[in-house]
Amino acid sequence: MPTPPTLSASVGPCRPLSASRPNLEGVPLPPLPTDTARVRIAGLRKVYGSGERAVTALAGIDLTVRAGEIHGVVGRSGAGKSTLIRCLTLLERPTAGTIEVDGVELTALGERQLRSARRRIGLVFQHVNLLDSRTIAGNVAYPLQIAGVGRRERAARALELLDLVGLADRADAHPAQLSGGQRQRVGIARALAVQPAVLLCDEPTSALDGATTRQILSLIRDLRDRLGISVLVITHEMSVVRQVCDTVTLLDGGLVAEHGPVAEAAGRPGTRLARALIPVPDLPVGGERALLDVGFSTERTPTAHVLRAVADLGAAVEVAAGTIETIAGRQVGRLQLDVRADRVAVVEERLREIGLVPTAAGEGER
Ligand SMILES: Nc1ncnc2c1ncn2[C@@H]1O[C@H](COP(=O)(O)OP(=O)(O)OP(=O)(O)O)[C@@H](O)[C@H]1O
Repeated sequence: MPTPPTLSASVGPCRPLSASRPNLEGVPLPPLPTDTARVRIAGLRKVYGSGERAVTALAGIDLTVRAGEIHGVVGRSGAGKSTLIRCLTLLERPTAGTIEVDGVELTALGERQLRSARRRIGLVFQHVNLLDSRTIAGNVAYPLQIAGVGRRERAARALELLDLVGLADRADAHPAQLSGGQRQRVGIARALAVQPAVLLCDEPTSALDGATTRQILSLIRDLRDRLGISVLVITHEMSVVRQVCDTVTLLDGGLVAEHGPVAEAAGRPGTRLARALIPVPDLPVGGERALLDVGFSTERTPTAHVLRAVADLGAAVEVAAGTIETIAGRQVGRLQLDVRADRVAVVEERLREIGLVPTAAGEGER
């Protein structure tokens, strides 16, 4: 982990933001090794209502976010993402299972203890709710005020936090004077004010344009690198996962359908995550032709080998569409091959020989 900055934002006596990990009594603990779980969710179930009207939103979820890791949770509407957030912050009591954040089992705490334990989690939302009557610095200082930090100290810390998110020069501005991206930066600074172990970002860029999204994601990565903070990003945007996440979980029907490092998940042939992370256009097929979907990852097969093998297949095969991305320093790609129907078996065999797993395009996702 890179050298931490000397920011002194924390609740209680001043200390470096990243190096200190105060426990619930405020006593600093040594920094966690990077393989330590900061979030550990086990057997999480949430059933809304009861009897005939019961809805199982989460059907038994295990999920771990390690120290300094950025983990994405994706899934279509109704998969259980919002329920997961509400359970993680204990705004919603799980029906079963445990949630541990920074070594504290939140599910074992009563309401009073929970109030202070929730400081382990910094929340960043799609729409940042800022207090219009306060300056930017006043907004960032607000959680510190609630936590009982003195006026002078919280003003100093708010400035440090604004510096960290690149807004030190706007400390005296009011929310109405900021762009959407700047408001999100303030939201992130505010979430960091009480020195959480985990930043929980709920669709953090869904309200932003492409360029601003890239800036915010790059800020999140930068903060992770500088502070060693763990980040859980809930999103429906696969581009967010590609750009910022180290690991990813796909939720489906309240269950974990797939998970793993993003580059690895993107390179697993024929899976839903691979198809979503490396999208290629849906093309019409039929008649004398068939479409084969071929995913590859340079970890197993160099891109040049794939392209050469396809070229060697000759006139029976055309590349109808293709995408190559670099994720975590690894090239991951997908090709849609337009193949003469009577040559499909031969083409599939040749591709398998070089370690690829062709599947029929549009075939049921695994
Ligand atoms: N308060 C509630 N009472 C009853 N059922 C609920 C409640 N909240 C969510 N559900 C149901 O639980 C399931 C999961 O919903 P949830 O909102 O967690 O999904 P989601 O992945 O966040 O969806 P979206 O992306 O549309 O927000 C859905 O079937 C939903 O209808």
